[in-house]
Amino acid sequence: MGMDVLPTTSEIVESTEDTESEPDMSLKAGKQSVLKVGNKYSIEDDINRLFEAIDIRTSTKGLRLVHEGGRDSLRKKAMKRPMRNGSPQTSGIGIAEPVSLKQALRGLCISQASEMAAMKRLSKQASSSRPSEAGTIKRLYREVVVDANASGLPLNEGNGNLVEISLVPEQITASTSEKELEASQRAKDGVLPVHDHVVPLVTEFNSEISQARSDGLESAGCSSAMHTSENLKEVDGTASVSLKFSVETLFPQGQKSHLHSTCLPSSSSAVSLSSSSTCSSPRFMPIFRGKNFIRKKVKKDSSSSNSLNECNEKTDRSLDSGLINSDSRMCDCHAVSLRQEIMKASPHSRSTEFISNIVDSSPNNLDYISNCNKMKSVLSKVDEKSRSREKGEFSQSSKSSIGDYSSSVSTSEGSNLSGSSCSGTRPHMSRDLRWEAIRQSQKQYGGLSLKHFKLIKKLGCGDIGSIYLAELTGTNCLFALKVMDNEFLASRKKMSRARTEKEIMQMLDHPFLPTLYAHFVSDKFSCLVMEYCPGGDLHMSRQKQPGRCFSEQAVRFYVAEVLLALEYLHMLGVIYRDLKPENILVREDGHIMLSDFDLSLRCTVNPILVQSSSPDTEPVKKTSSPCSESSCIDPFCLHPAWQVSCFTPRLLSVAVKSRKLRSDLASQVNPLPQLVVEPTGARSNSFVGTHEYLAPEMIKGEGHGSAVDWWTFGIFLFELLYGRTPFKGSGNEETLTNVVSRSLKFPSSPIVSFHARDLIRGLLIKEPENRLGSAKGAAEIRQHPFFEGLNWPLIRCSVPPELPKFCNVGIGVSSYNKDNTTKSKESRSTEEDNQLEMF
Ligand SMILES: Nc1ncnc2c1ncn2[C@@H]1O[C@H](COP(=O)(O)OP(=O)(O)OP(=O)(O)O)[C@@H](O)[C@H]1O
Repeated sequence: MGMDVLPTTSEIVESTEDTESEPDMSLKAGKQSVLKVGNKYSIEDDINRLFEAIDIRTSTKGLRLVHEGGRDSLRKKAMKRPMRNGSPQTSGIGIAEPVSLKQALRGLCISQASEMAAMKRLSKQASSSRPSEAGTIKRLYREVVVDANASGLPLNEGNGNLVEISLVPEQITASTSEKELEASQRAKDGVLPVHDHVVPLVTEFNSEISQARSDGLESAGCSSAMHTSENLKEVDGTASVSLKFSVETLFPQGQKSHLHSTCLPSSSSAVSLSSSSTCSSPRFMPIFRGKNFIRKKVKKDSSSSNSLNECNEKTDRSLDSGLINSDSRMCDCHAVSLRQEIMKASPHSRSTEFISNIVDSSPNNLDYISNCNKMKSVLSKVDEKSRSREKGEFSQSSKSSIGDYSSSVSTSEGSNLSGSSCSGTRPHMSRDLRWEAIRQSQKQYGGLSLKHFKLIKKLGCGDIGSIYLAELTGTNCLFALKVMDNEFLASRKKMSRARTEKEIMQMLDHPFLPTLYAHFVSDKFSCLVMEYCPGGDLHMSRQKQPGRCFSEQAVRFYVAEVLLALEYLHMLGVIYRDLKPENILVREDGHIMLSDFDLSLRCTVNPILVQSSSPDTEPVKKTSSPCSESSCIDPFCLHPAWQVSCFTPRLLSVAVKSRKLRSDLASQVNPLPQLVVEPTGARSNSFVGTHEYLAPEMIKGEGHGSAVDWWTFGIFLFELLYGRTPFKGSGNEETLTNVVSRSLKFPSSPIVSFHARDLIRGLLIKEPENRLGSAKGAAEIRQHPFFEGLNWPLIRCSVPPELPKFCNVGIGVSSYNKDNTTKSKESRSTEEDNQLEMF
């Protein structure tokens, strides 16, 4: 383990990230948004249609879903690396067990299905010229069958041979030729035998992308590719999800066919997934939905005259005194050029970087911790406030993020970021007026740049850039503009982090994740145009709660939304790695938005169908259960009957007993397979995150995977409930030691329910392989009794615990700013600098 300690910052290098290939940023394949008003879309219809297509060929034989781990035991290793029935190249999950695929998928949670449906919906062109994905699958499947029949192959031969149906949203920037090359290469390699009928689909799909490109509209959200990742592993430059169902089919031994249907570009043709029509939250939606953050003229913020450091100090003071309002966190720093400011921002931001290389890290954990501590000691000298962990603090905050970076950022990366592009409209945002504003401006100006935005207020400083509230000139639409200094990024080797963030944001289309409307780059700055969240963050919000903790009900709401966001990220092959209240922003409607992806890890994820647990195969979580503790006497202990559970039976109330009985029966009778889209095999040796939130395996340098997100989720839950994190020490060093070695203890106050504590226990299991969520991801966590009764699919329409107070968010327009934005500038760079100088 080599570590380079720099005087002020240090980072851990993850060399694999250096080699990320820069995607082609120029792909623009968006389509005009068309709302199908009155078109009541049914997810189930789509799914049914899809399976009808499959059933045509499988009715005679039935489908085989592959049961991971077999009947005998559910071994975790097997779950991480699915075994497949038949050829090792085929998709599947171990020992086959006859189950109806339709039946299996009915067992899927709606949110998962809705993601699939969303992708499918994207494939439906408003013009109806583009066939739906289900239709495409069906048609191709027919072609395959016809072809197979024509070749004289008996339909019921070839037991054990599989057809793969891959729903593969590929990296959005892959070009047609790249994909064709890839397809033919894979065919050549024999890794993925390409049936004659596959090529036309890919070609057809690519031609759709080309068409979309030639339309000159916004970039696509996803495209097609063949993807045959057997092993889940960290990859660079790609973010793909392949959804493979293995079905017994028609081809003789050794012959396989692969049907590939793909997520079409995230064109605006999609019917809005927005549930606003069905949403019953009149309290908020009518008020805020219509706003779309069209700028309101409000009085000038008189407090916006401090330098960045003053602002940070002010923030710290406010936080320390508990008198927090969002104004205090706004870094309104006049008379400092943004360029200088951004350069200054990072060393003085709350984020801490550690330069080290643990790719070849020594297994000696103590050495590692000791080295980390050395670095932290160096940093801690910079500011004695480092012991405090409040948001807005200096970089030594124990809660500041530890970032890794690419050590070999090429100078061409700047140019790779160049150009201006607009992300495609997203289904859940398709009614958003901001899309139209962006489109119009792009059309009008031939692209976007900093000069087309009026910077209104500084919202915050991150590790790699500064965030401004900005109005797109002439549109009255407000955005959060992340401005990153290219020179700074390059000199501090943070280019790959910026790129990671941008690439991840380009993929996102989820109500609890930010929308990236556009991005552009000049010689000096790289900018992301994002959705603006006026409600501050959950850390700030928690400080304002009585006792500085949220009520359990509020916590349930927030963590549930975060869980869905994490689930979605994992499905996309993104391990978030930096969960903390500071990164949870509150939207205008009170729902959350998970932000900040520069520390995230991109990896491949191979969705698998796992046979639902049965009494004899369910692995017992070692410490998540109170029943594994001899002292458990909790009356609400709801444990499966096949586990010997302490005193539970006698203490259970009738209602609890009957509920327990129902759940036992449900799990014992015909358990349905479960779709698991969790990057369980991803591995990284980076050391990134926030001290109090770091998972033990990351601190120990053992390599980590997606389970780190479930650890941080447990810490997050704990902090929202108790107002502090569980392993916090007097300094970062002690905190890290506590995380690794100290057992979890719950404070005596506030009183927190058993279920909440039980969930925390399950999540804060130090061994990642035993941690709740490690095997089956978010689905496992959602089933925890803490969330019982929660309406997951409609949570985005539920009433949030509280609304952001708009008076605090400082949506003000500086008259100085206003005056100056009308000035004509000498040159583009001068204009940029001058505008930024105002902050
Ligand atoms: N979309 C947004 N809407 C409103 N405020 C935002 C938005 N995005 C970021 N902010 C504010 O800007 C601050 C800086 O955000 P950013 O994500 O760049 O950095 P960060 O959270 O400090 O993380 P890091 O340093 O690891 O990049 C946030 O803490 C938040 O207060």
